[in-house]
Amino acid sequence: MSKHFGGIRAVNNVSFDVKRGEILGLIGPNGSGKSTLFNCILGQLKPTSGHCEIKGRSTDGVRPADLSLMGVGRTFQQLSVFPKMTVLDNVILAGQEHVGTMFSRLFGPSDAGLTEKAEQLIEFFRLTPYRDTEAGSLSYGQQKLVDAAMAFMAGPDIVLLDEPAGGVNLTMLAHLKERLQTYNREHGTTFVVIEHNMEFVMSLCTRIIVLAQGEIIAEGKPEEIRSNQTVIDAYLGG
Ligand SMILES: Nc1ncnc2c1ncn2[C@@H]1O[C@H](COP(=O)(O)OP(=O)(O)OP(=O)(O)O)[C@@H](O)[C@H]1O
Repeated sequence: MSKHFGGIRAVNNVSFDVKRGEILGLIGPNGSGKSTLFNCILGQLKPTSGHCEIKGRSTDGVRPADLSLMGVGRTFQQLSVFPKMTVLDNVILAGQEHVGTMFSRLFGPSDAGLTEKAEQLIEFFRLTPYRDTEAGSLSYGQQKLVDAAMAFMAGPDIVLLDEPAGGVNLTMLAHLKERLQTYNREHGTTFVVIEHNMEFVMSLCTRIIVLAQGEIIAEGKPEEIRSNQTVIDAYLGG
């Protein structure tokens, strides 16, 4: 896949696959093309060439609601919680666009099981004490956990996480990492993670792809990436 903005080759002939159940990290210095690649994968930017397929279906031009129907969840770099709504209502709301048939609305349980599912996720992320608290009054790290719970409401096969560790304190980071790894283990959900925090990404991911100036410069296990001289040079140079 490539995405050029005029003369800027933000993403240039990048090609990779993600295996079911994998936790793949996408790292690279500022401006290396990570966000552009994510936006192309998620159908929000039209690639200059190439495309992304998830389970054999192209994500080109796909709407956010259709993405979740395709089994794709995402978290945002900027928090997407509604601060004045409770944690529970935020998580339920995130699930509402995924339960949509007229039949299920007419004849299913009144909330199509969303409350139960939301409560399970709130429990999973250890947020139960804050269930009825306005999301905006939680710490930033706790709001990141709410954001993650929201991304899991549709029971996705793959979740793209955009800087989940950004601005989160060390204790909360360890908790977030442990919860993501447990979710991955228990549900076999695939993760693709953009992240700046090296320690977090190295200990969370099973494989890492490194971008620099729009191109893949390295790919491998965390320990291989950590000692890769091209990667070290790209970061020092960046
Ligand atoms: N809409 C746009 N128009 C023009 N250039 C763009 C646009 N979006 C991104 N770019 C350029 O493409 C390159 C890659 O940017 P991108 O934001 O994808 O990098 P990144 O790796 O996500 O950076 P960061 O880590 O700082 O978020 C940069 O040179 C950037 O200036």
